[in-house]
Amino acid sequence: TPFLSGSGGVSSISPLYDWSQINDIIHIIPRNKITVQRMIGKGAFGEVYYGLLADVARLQTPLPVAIKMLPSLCSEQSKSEFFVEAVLLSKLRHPNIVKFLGISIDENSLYLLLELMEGGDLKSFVRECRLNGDVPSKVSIYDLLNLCIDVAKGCEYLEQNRFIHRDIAARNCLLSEKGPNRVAKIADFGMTKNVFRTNYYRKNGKAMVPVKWMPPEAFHDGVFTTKTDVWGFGIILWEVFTLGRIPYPGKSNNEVMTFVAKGGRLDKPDQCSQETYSLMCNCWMNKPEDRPNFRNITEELIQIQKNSDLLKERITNEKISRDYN
Ligand SMILES: CN1CCN(c2ccc(C(=O)Nc3n[nH]c4c3C=[N+](C(=O)[C@H](O)c3ccccc3)C4)cc2)CC1
Repeated sequence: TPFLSGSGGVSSISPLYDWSQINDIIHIIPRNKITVQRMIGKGAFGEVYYGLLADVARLQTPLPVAIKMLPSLCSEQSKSEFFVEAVLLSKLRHPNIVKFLGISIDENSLYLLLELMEGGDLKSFVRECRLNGDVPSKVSIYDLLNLCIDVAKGCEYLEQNRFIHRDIAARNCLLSEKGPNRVAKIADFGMTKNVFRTNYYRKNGKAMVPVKWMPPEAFHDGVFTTKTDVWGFGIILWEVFTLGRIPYPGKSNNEVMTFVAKGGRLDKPDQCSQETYSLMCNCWMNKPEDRPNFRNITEELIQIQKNSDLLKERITNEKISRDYN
């Protein structure tokens, strides 16, 4: 990437970057155009705020945005990761990838401005769809498949651009809204891969890794390819169709590594058809080359969705209540 080698002047932040060129790669937003309003999400990923961005292109009114704040006390390592990820994100443009708007730097904090996704993360959403009493769920199987197709399309774009996400999981996907026009998008591009999160596991002192979303070649040999993301996508299918269960219930990360390395796999969720389950299992083939690519996956899911319109019926009680209580 041109700015890394850099010929122009360099800034104090890090000699690594030639700032004279960084401007045309990512948008540097003046801090006075940003109004931070309220926190919308807080978790291991840091803090995300609802904010307004003034003077955006043709808009008369300020644009609502999500503002991800990098703690001002963070390490040099996190700062440089922040910028490298920002540059990578700025190159990605796809309807199923959370849009990157720009960064804002001032002496004591770094802001990452991203597309506002008001529906929250995918895992929390499907958990909210669980049945309480006899009220049918707010989603049908058709809706669940739609969410998975959205994520698969985003992954297909990453695959085409030879970008490996390395952390494909329902918790890292966001929804534009909770209503029927919801769109699922992939977010959180390793920005926080080194922030402690319950789903991550320090394998003999190495970085935190989300073992339950990883294939054997990744957690055993540290080999990451697009087929690593395919395995993770298979886990997302299972998470969506179990309405947000934790994979391998009751098993520790260590037990999962042994279980999966021996060929053990997740069971078929009740609400999921045999064909959807066999697609999941194909994503979990031992050899990466035996797993489908995201083009195959997207086509297969669209075919499954077309095959039967009875999927449009709401998830009703007798079928799944036993599995989700
Ligand atoms: C009743 N419900 C409660 C939950 N609620 C929310 C909860 C969280 C959010 C939220 O964080 N929205 C975001 N929009 N854009 C980005 C977001 C996060 N980003 C990030 O980059 C975060 O790192 C990230 C990435 C993936 C998943 C989570 C967080 C970029 C919105 C609504 C709606 C109403």
